[in-house]
Amino acid sequence: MRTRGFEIVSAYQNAGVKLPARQTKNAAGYDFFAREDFVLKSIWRYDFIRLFRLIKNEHPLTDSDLQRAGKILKPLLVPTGVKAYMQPNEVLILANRSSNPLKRGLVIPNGIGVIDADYYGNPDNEGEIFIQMVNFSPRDVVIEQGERIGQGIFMPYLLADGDTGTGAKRIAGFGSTGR
Ligand SMILES: O=c1ccn([C@H]2C[C@H](O)[C@@H](COP(=O)(O)OP(=O)(O)OP(=O)(O)O)O2)c(=O)[nH]1
Ligand SMILES: [Mg+2]
Repeated sequence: MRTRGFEIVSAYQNAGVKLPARQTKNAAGYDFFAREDFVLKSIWRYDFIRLFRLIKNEHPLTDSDLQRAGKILKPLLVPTGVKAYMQPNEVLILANRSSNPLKRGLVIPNGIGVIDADYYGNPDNEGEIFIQMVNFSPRDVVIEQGERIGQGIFMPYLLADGDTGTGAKRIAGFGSTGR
């Protein structure tokens, strides 16, 4: 019986993507692997621009500085090549590996990722799971294909009294339901 699990997104069937896996007997988290090499730029690049301008006595910062900084400070979406199916009353919670901030300065800026059951198979990206990351270490971090980047935990969730649902269908992720 198909209850919950992971599948490779069709576009990456032959791309050597590994399905998330637990590492020890009682591990709660399925470790996710990066589907391709990925460079996570350090956020501190912004401070160097700022310092440079201050040294040149050119403050305050211009709009174009801020635009540049905005791009640098934006979290990156590390692609996993994997989608998760589950029961309608279940959710997959994404969490960082605790070694990531310690060893590589990598944090998940949304705290946890919420992967809804109805994200699976959505018409926009088939339900591919992405892990948002920010690199606050002083150096750029290279993630290689197949490296473990985060973990997912399946959980049941509860409904509030009187909640009969909206019936609305999920068509994508990352802000698809509006602001
Ligand atoms: O770290 C994450 C968080 C979310 N998602 C996907 C799965 C989830 O079902 C969907 C929507 O996530 P969420 O509801 O947390 O974000 P939102 O900003 O409210 O987007 P939406 O308007 O699409 O619900 O985006 C990921 O792939 N990775
Ligand atoms: Mg949402």
